[in-house]
Amino acid sequence: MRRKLAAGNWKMNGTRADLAELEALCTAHDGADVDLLICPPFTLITAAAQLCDGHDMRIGGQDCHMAASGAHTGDISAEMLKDAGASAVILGHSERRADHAETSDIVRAKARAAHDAGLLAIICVGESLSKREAQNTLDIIGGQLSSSIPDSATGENTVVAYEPCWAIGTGLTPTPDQIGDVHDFIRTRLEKRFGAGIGRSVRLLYGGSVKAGNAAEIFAVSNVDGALVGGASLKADDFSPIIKALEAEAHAS
Ligand SMILES: O=C[C@H](O)COP(=O)(O)O
Repeated sequence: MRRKLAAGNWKMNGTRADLAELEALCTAHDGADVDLLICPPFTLITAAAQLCDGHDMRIGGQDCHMAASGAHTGDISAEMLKDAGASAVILGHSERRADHAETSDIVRAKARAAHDAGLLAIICVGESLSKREAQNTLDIIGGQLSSSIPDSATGENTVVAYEPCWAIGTGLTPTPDQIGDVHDFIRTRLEKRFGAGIGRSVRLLYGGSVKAGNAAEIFAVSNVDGALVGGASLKADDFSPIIKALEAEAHAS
């Protein structure tokens, strides 16, 4: 049975004052029923990890370099994330792919670095609106899965997040059937490549305009093991009902 995961991606938001939101989440949720993760900006990782010490709330980064160290001004390695208190890292988010020209090959190298450092790699895949409208969604997702996930992937060190680009921050979401089709496809691809053991143990998250009002419906979809939440993870009052919906689904399934 895969343990469900509620992950928040704060993106380029948050200063030390916002750690009060994290503190509120730690107080409200004990992590008994679902895994909890917040990925704040790099600047808050150490303070966030210290704040969460003694709580079942993990802290993650939003990117890492593929090298362990070296002359890469402005970059952060997986080792550094780990040293700062992170235990996970989001990789290949569509905003990184678009803003920093990250290819799936680069994402795979970063995921390998994350595995080597002992971090959980949350590898993002997702189609653009034009690809969906052209009915190329599964081709795109299949290609991203093949190229972005390293051979070192296991259920313990890898999570795949399906995030349709057109649903991110837009208030638009795919229908439950559309989400189910993609998640079932990802599961089948993982089983084919890694075998049933690993293929069935990798958790699959949905991301894109998840909020309190749609979380329960999304969490009931086949092969959805949780969510990667952006905007609605910034405030405890918004993220908490989403976590509660996932806890309810964990009890029901
Ligand atoms: O990483 C999170 C996703 O990009 C979803 O963001 P959103 O919940 O603001 O749509």
